[in-house]
Amino acid sequence: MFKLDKVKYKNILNIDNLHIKEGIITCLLGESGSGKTTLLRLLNDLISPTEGSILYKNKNIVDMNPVELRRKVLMLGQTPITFEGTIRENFNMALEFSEKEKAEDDILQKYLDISNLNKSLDHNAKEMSGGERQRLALARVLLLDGEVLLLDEPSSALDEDTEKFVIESVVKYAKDNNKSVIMVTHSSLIAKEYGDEIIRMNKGGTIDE
Ligand SMILES: Nc1ncnc2c1ncn2[C@@H]1O[C@H](COP(=O)(O)OP(=O)(O)OP(=O)(O)O)[C@@H](O)[C@H]1O
Repeated sequence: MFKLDKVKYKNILNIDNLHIKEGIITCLLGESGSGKTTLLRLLNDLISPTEGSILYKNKNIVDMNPVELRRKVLMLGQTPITFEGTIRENFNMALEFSEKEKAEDDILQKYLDISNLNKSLDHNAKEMSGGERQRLALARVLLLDGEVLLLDEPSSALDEDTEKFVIESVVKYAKDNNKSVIMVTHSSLIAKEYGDEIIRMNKGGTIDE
């Protein structure tokens, strides 16, 4: 799905060769500053390699329309963004930005359940804890129904039990719906348990193969 060939990004990343496969869960592990977020940003075309090429489904992403790529390859950043309004409005705003139809409440509820967010759709999204906002942002990105989910520490604000539940549920959703997931995690336990493949990043932005 993603093929990286001799990719460098400034002095931050230096990846000779990397193939990230379709339909599986790939976990990115590595110490702080090793370039995990930078790699996700490259895959989402938020930044471009200084050298080398990145192919998505055999197309060089520099030749793709970035908006079109980002409809297929969705990124959930480390800091969740919450819009003004209710949870329902947060969902519908995200759909609107993606030029998609509004969704019925039962569909929205399904995504709240997947991310284990036990709040009414009428709840004010600004009146939520950090962990709740993180789960809303996750549910919102799942609702957009991309092909690939780039998740940057999606459970960093959650306690251990909630983290396990949420990751397990997202993994099940991804497998049932044939989505590819590339997930940064600080937890080697999570990576071992849920990652079909694990990429370990080193200081200096190289990877172990
Ligand atoms: N916009 C930027 N401009 C210059 N350097 C940056 C920028 N963003 C990150 N860096 C540097 O690039 C390196 C990799 O950062 P990155 O955020 O990709 O690491 P990470 O592995 O995701 O870290 P963490 O686990 O702490 O989130 C770090 O040394 C960081 O200081």
